[in-house]
Amino acid sequence: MTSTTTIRLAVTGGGTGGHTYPALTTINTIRTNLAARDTDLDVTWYGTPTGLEARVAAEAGICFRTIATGKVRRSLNLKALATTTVDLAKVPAGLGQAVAELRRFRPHVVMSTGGYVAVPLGLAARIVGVPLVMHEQITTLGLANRILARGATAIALSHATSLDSLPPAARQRAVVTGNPVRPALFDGDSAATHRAHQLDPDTPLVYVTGGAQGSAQINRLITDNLPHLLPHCQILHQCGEAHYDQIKQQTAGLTPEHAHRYRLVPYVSDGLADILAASDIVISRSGAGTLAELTAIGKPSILIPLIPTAGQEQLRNAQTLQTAGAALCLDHATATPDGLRDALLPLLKDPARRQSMARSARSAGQPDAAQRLADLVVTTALRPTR
Ligand SMILES: CC(=O)N[C@H]1[C@@H](OP(=O)(O)OP(=O)(O)OC[C@H]2O[C@@H](n3ccc(=O)[nH]c3=O)[C@H](O)[C@@H]2O)O[C@H](CO)[C@@H](O)[C@@H]1O
Repeated sequence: MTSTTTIRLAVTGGGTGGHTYPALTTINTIRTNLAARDTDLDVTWYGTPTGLEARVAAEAGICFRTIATGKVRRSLNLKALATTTVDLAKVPAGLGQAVAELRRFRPHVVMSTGGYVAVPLGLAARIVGVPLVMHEQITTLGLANRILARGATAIALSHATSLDSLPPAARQRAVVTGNPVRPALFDGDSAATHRAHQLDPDTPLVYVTGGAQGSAQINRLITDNLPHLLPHCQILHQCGEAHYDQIKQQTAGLTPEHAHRYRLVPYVSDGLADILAASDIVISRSGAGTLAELTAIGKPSILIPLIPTAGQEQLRNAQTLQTAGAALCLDHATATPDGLRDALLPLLKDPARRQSMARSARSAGQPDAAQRLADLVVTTALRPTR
């Protein structure tokens, strides 16, 4: 294929934000790059109707098709075994559907960013003979990507350390690209946040986020601590859609001075860049997506890992950034209201330390990851078929 004027790209991946936003960013980057070369991009995103990807693709105007798929579970207790049977029963149906979809769409390349929906599409790519580029966000390969790695044409990794978790034969097909971060996040306008949320530009702002779904643990640590924290800072708290009504009720009794400094939102979509620009410190889970963002733009953070995650991944992510001087990590022992105060209050009083953490965060970031992954996908699409 040499004189292509349209590249057809099938994308699969989703479930959580960590799998969804890298896919969206890479699609947008490829589209921009190709437009400069007078080449069109025809994209279809395959996901689940209930995953975040359905909403994100619709908002971005990307053609979206659903695939029947079951959750691939690794734990084996009696209850999980029952679920495994039910869930895996959906895989052949999803695979048949994925093969039919790829035969109809005839993509030049399939890009997978992981999540269980990626399994049938990635396997179908191999059956139909379409090159597959899979991207892994975390340091150890997730289960979906471990299944796909054998047949993938190229394996894009966020971290060089992940090379060790690949079988030797697969390492030759691996490229370290980093984890794509939405370009908009680099252009935040802090004044826009102060205006939108009626915040004071002269009082430090702490942005609290529990990830796309919110975190009950982080919500509790914040709400239990508000009277101790709000005398020192303003707090913008993203609590998750499912928790919003309860937290709103719990914080309704704040004194007027404290209420003036506290803002609660269920989920942040368009305003994230502006919020990050306005924030002096971010308190967050340590999912790979959020950390790629905080390091790419250079934000000091206090990280409260979700424990357990597979292989204690979030704990290791947070500890790595703590060692690099970019973040403080609250683990099982220190993720308490006291522990949070001990970490946050000194930082609020020490702008020089925050600046040093911001510099360390930036040196750990990979701001060109989207370009690298976009180039890999397009090169793979244009490679002549044997
Ligand atoms: C429970 C679970 O399985 N977590 C995993 C999941 O994280 P999960 O996807 O939950 O979290 P990530 O940190 O990876 O990504 C969250 C994404 O959602 C965005 N966001 C969040 C809140 C909000 O209001 N608005 C918004 O846009 C963040 O900016 C980020 O881009 O995948 C990650 C890797 O892909 C892993 O590291 C995590 O261990």
